[in-house]
Amino acid sequence: MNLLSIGGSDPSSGAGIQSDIKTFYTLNVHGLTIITAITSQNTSSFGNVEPVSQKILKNQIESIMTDFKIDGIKIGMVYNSQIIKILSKQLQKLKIPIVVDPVIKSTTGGALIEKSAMIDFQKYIIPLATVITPNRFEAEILSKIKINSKKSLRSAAKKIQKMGAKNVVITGIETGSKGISDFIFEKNKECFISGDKINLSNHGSGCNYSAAVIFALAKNKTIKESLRFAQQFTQNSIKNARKIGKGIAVTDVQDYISKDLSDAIEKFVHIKNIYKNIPECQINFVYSKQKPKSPEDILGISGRIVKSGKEAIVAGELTYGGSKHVATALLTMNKKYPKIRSAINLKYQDKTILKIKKSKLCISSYDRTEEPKNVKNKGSTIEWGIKKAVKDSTKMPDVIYHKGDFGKEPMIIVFGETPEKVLKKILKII
Ligand SMILES: Cc1ncc(CO)c(N)n1
Repeated sequence: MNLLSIGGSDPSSGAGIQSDIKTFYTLNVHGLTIITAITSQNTSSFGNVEPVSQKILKNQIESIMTDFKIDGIKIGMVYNSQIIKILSKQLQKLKIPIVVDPVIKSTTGGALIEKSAMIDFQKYIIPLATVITPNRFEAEILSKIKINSKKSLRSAAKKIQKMGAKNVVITGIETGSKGISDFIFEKNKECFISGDKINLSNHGSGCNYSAAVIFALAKNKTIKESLRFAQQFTQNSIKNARKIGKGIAVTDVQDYISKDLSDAIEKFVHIKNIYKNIPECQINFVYSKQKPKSPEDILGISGRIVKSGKEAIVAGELTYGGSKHVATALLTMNKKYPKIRSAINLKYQDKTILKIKKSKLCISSYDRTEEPKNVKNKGSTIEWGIKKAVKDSTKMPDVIYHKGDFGKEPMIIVFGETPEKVLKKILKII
């Protein structure tokens, strides 16, 4: 999938097109860029803007449009009327989702659009929007309505929609003690999506949000699903923000799947005497995207967790498709129980099984000596076994084991919704 970000260059890479490239990369899609302006800015202050010439802007559009199938476009910084008109002319005819992030000022106070271009922005850019994503400040400027009540919020959204945006989301609306929400205004529906308030002045969250929206839309998610996804993604990026310069923190777009899995692996290898639970074939700990179709959708450790003396160490790195066997077990389990997206294999020990049986966890098993003859490779053996153990259990199993067979190592697999939940189960049973 190719997503195009049209906007300004931010040399600090916290915002602008540099930030969008990071977001698209994290989300596993290819990011194309068309630069409309070069800014000088960092985490403390905003310097200057130099919009690109009409010629090179047109050339960039031409280069991109003649080569790639583009699945979605995000428009960020567009500095002046010239740029606005060229973009409008080239983008009008496209039939793909477009997210407009109407950036007006940087967090550090720099103007991202000329005052005189605001009218043309409304006239030419806003009508391109499948979704427009102003924050409260931007919504107030665009609508010329002071937002201080639900009524004014709705009026502002309505007015922006009248300018031609199909859907409007006004982000970061304080909703009293309830925290902070995004207000969505679709064709004839409206609603709030409530989020967590994270008190941190940061550089990048607005860009992360709109880039995540276009990603989800291009993946054919509904408006509401896309905005919910973008909110989650942005909250994570703020939580992971780092103070890399002298000024405000810069958001970090980590894929939550790799963050959550690596956090859990880190905790796992530090469990006391955990090396005693490492089987001959070593350990893999996996975490899947939603609705996995193959082991390629499941993150695992390329080289596994291995025993080194009395320690467990992580060999290799996290990669999608990094596990075959544990991933296959998870895939099979996930087909029946879609909420289950993480799993780990542990060494089979009678005492572990006893402990599981004493705990409140649900356990099931299969017998490899009953394996049908037509099941040949190890992958399909696992699939057969997990299917059988799942079928034989009235409840969703937390743990599935088998006692092996001649030349086949016995094994325990622990399942859970997230790596953190798998870890909690492990702590109960070892
Ligand atoms: C180039 C650029 N685009 C967008 C923003 C908004 O954060 C910024 N600061 N800089």
